[in-house]
Amino acid sequence: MSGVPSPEPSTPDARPAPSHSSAPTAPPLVVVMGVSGSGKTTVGAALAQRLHVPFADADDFHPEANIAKMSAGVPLDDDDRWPWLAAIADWLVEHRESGGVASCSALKRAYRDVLVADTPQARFVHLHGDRAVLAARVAGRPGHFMPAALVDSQFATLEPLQPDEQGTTLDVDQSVDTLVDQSAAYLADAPASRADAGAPAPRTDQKGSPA
Ligand SMILES: Nc1ncnc2c1ncn2[C@@H]1O[C@H](COP(=O)(O)OP(=O)(O)O)[C@@H](O)[C@H]1O
Ligand SMILES: O=C(O)[C@H](O)[C@@H](O)[C@H](O)[C@H](O)COP(=O)(O)O
Repeated sequence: MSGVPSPEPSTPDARPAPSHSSAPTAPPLVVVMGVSGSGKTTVGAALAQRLHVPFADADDFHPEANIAKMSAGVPLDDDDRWPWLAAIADWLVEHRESGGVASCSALKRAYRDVLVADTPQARFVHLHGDRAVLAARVAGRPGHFMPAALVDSQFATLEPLQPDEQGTTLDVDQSVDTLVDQSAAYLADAPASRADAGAPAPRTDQKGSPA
C-alpha cells in the first residue's frame, strides 16, 4: 500500500540490541495503536511474547458503560475515553521497569499524550491500513462487542502519529509475524536506556532514528 513505510529488515530475536554505551537497556514499553480491526490485539500479544514482557489489551479496561455504548453502535466520545485512557496510562507506569506492550486504539494525539504523560520512553506502533480491509476483519471477527459499522467513526477520529511523537507506522496488510518483526526491528533500532525512565526520551523521527 502506498504512503506507508516499506518493511524493515526482520530480526530473529526482538530483545533489545546490545547498547554501544555502558548504560543498561530498559525493556521496551510499547503502545500498539490503530483503529478497530487493525490487529492491535493480535500483533500486540505476539510482540509481547517476542519481547518477553507483559501484555495488556485496552479492551479489558473499558467500564461496562463504554462496552454497552459501542455494542449499541454508538461511538465513544472524549468523556467516555478519558478515564479509560488514564487506566491504561497507569498500566504503563506500573510496567516502566519491566517493560510491556499495551494495545490501545489511541486514535487522537491528545489521547496519546495522556497515555504516555508519565512514561515518555514509551513508543507507538501504529497499525494502519485500508478501511475496507479493516472493516472486513472486524466483520469477520467472532464474539467481539465492536460492530463493523463503527469502523468509519474510528477512521474519522484517527489522527496519525505526528513527527514529534516516538513511533512508527506499519501497513497491516502483511502477516502477523512480519508485523512483529518490523515492530521489533523498530524498537531495537533505538532502545531507551533506563536513565530515560521518568525523563523525556530523546526525540526521534517516526522511524525511531535520533532526530
Ligand atoms: N496481519 C493480519 N493479517 C490477517 N488477519 C489479521 C491480522 N491481524 C489481525 N487479524 C485478524 O483481524 C481481526 C482483528 O484483529 P484484532 O487483533 O482483534 O484487531 P484490533 O485489536 O485492532 O481490533 C481478528 O480476527 C484477527 O485475527
Ligand atoms: O473508540 C475507541 O476509543 C477505541 O476504538 C476503543 O474503544 C476500542 O477500539 C474498542 O474497545 C474496540 O475494540 P478493538 O479496537 O479491539 O476492535
